[in-house]
Amino acid sequence: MKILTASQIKEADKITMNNQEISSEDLMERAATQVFKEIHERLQGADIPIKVFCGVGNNGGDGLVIARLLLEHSYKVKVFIVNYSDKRSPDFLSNYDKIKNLSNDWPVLLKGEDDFPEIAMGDFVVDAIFGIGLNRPLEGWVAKLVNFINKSSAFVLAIDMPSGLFSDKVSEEEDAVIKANFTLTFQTPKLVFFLPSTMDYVGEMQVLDIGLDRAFLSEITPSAQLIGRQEARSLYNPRNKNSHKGNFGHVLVVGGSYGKIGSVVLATTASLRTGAGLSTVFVPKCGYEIMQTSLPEAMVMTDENYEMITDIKTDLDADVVCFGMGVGRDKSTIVAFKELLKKTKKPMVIDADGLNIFSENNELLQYLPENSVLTPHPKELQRLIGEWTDDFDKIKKVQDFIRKYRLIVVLKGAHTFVFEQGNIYINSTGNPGMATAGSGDVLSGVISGLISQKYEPLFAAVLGVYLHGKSGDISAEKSSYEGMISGDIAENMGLAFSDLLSENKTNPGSD
Ligand SMILES: NC(=O)C1=CN([C@@H]2O[C@H](COP(=O)(O)OP(=O)(O)OC[C@H]3O[C@@H](n4cnc5c(N)ncnc54)[C@H](OP(=O)(O)O)[C@@H]3O)[C@@H](O)[C@H]2O)[C@@H](O)CC1
Ligand SMILES: Nc1ncnc2c1ncn2[C@@H]1O[C@H](COP(=O)(O)OP(=O)(O)O)[C@@H](O)[C@H]1O
Ligand SMILES: [K+]
Repeated sequence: MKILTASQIKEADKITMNNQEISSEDLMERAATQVFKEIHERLQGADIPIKVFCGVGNNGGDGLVIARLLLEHSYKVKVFIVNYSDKRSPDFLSNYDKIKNLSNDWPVLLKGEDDFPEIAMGDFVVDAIFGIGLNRPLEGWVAKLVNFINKSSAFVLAIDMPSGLFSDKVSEEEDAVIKANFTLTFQTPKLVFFLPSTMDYVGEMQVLDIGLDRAFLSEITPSAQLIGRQEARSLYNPRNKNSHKGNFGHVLVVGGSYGKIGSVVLATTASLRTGAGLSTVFVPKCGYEIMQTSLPEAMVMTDENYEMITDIKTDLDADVVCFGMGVGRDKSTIVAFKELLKKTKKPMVIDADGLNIFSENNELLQYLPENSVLTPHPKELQRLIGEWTDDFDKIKKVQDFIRKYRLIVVLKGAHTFVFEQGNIYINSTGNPGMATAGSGDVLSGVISGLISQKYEPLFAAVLGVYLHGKSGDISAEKSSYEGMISGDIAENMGLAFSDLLSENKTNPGSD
């Protein structure tokens, strides 16, 4: 699903009104009706006090329409107008008139702190103060109102965006952003819903299709894309019946050191569970028996050194080389890595200490084959590209870095971002149970397994991240966040594929 910027959304609005010959008030009615339906479906007429806080722009206009529809269905609604400005949008004004005609209980005008209403624990708050029109931080009593709502124990539903959250930059005043339990957003998710520093304001998120112009939406170049099941499935290559294991490639995993051979077991298991035809590992001598007993399906080659990798002597013509897990940063390992880089011509997958070696030896990056995939977590990324001021600055710095070295970067996190030149793919699967030792090793094995099966490295990264997260979700269902371990993610890869290929699911853009 495409993620659009505020100005792209505004353009889509205009084109839609033109092509469908509807007014902006009609579009507001349509958008807010969708919100009403969602609320009504969940509350089923319940006798809950609903407090709708409306700004005086179009986000506030949406709030007024939602309130009107709720009142028409006999909900207990109280409307508050957050009078942050004397300017009112035309659609706000016409809906203000409509709600005044409907009920004797007129909206309450809030002009300062003294006007704040009581918000009780069981209240249902609708935040329709600001949406994508926010262009400066909240100030004074309006900022205090947001803080006041946040401090209440009420359930908060944000309309389009939590008020105070910018669509294109990070808000500096943490207290002046609504912390929603749920956000119903129009037509497209916003990039800030997925950034580590802003995602917590959004709560659960659902995208409402408000029928913006199809042709415009399909042609426009997005700022990023959310990868849900439908997008992941479109990347899947079905297997030909008439195939043999040679068709699915050969993965070479190079890694491990004394006490850290487990990371290679995890990555290699994951590569085979993802469908690699053959997997060979290259480990220090101490890893020989561990590998042979824990993963008989893999072939094992060893270094001359017992504890660490010092010389990667192999002429194996693998389809992909995965390097780094548990490998350490000894001088002799760095030399061996440099030699491996020089002789490898096909894209590689680099993780963990492989990344740290690059951070300390920048000159080695020039030897990395084009289209290689790096899989840092934020700390590894920071060592690689330096500090950033905020998440938007980080995105810019990653894009500069991949342009320079022609790479793909998989930035791991609660929402993993895959960067290629000019594009960002944001994953929708995964859960906090995956914050467990070794789940990153599994991911590098998954991506390597897909590259060996001739997926383009970019698609291997995007699909691999999706399937890895899905397998994590399946593992959590079976064993809970606390009880799952990273080996489960490798073991359940088959179920993640089955889920991807099953017929009975339709939800696009998210899971
Ligand atoms: N396709 C869609 O998605 C549809 C979208 N619709 C809805 O429209 C919403 C966007 O509405 P909007 O453009 O009127 O902006 P909104 O967020 O209400 O802000 C209002 C004004 O506030 C001002 N202002 C800004 N910051 C401020 C501050 N800190 N403190 C004080 N004032 C501040 C600024 O005006 P300024 O003062 O700069 O002139 C701004 O223009 C969108 O989120 C969605 O809910 C649907 O109705 C139809 C389909
Ligand atoms: N809260 C979370 N939600 C979704 N995925 C997560 C979460 N926490 C961690 N993950 C995923 O788990 C993996 C952790 O990788 P990494 O930090 O390299 O761990 P390790 O070094 O232990 O292998 C990444 O793929 C990351 O996206
Ligand atoms: K809002």
